[in-house]
Amino acid sequence: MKTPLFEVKHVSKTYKKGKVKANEEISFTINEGEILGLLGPNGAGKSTLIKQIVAHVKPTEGEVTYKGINVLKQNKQVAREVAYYSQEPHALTSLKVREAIYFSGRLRGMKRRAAKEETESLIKELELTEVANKLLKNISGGQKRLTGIGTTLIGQAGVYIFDEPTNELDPKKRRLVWDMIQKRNREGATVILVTHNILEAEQVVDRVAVINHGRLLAINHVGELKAEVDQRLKCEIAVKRTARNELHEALTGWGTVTTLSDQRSRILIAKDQAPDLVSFLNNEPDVQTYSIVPPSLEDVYFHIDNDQSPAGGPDAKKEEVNEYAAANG
Ligand SMILES: Nc1ncnc2c1ncn2[C@@H]1O[C@H](COP(=O)(O)OP(=O)(O)OP(=O)(O)O)[C@@H](O)[C@H]1O
Repeated sequence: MKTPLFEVKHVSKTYKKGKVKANEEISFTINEGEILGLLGPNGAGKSTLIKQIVAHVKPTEGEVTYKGINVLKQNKQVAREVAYYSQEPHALTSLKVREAIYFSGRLRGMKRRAAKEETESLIKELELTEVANKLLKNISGGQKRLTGIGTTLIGQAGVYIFDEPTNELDPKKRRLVWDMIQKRNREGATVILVTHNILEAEQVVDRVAVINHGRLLAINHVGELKAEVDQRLKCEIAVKRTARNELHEALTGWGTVTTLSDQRSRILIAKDQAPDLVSFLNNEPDVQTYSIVPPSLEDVYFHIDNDQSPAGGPDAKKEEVNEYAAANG
């Protein structure tokens, strides 16, 4: 059995004197050596949870422990052993790329020579050689992100927490960053990963925690979460824009429909429903194209979120949109 490294115990956080609930009654453990993905939409409460884990934010209720001790009581040890890549803009903008990575290593307790050697090897690995002597404020958004990855990776912390590490990166650089994260994990590091990029995360994470409206909706191994929807198939349907509403309604008879765009909807169906759905779609003149494939982690995510979201799923959202439109002309 794996050792819990962090224990999040009944954690809640409210902002603005209780008016904003960022998270509520969250409990789970993070095991040593795993890659745990935190998934959830914008404003779900992921960053707040991460900040509680690294002792930057004090929970309103509950506690987080690291190696059995409350993180707030050992924030210096947590800062030393847990490397945190935050979404917030870099504080080191008046430093050069090379200096930012080097000094991050020194702050993590590295000797000069070791910090220098690892800085050079990270600059090479992250393909930052050309901008290594430029100030952070004078490089591109993606290059800033890569520098941030370098400042996080230097010094070989035992735990890495990445909040959206691949934002703003091109596909090749995203792959590079995932590879670097997986390499550290193979060498024994524990990784916590906040991301919206579910398709990429699926290749990397061991377990996934799904968060929305500040609550933990599910936590499990990717394979087990997928098994929950494994007996289903995913059907993506493109329809003529004018016919979207009628078709959406007709499809709800088959299962939960997720609207992807004006013309595209997605539905999860039982495997044995497939032949009937195919003949229904073939006879619908407003259907432009459709595809039926096994579900991915992204579908699991939509499934969990639709089923358990306190906002009441797509119908409640539709009503809310209508109310808003009526109120605002
Ligand atoms: N310092 C703050 N003061 C007031 N409200 C806050 C503060 N930080 C976060 N919130 C609110 O708490 C909720 C959760 O925010 P949080 O940043 O944790 O979400 P998130 O899942 O990380 O979102 P995103 O994916 O957009 O980064 C949101 O409603 C947000 O507006």
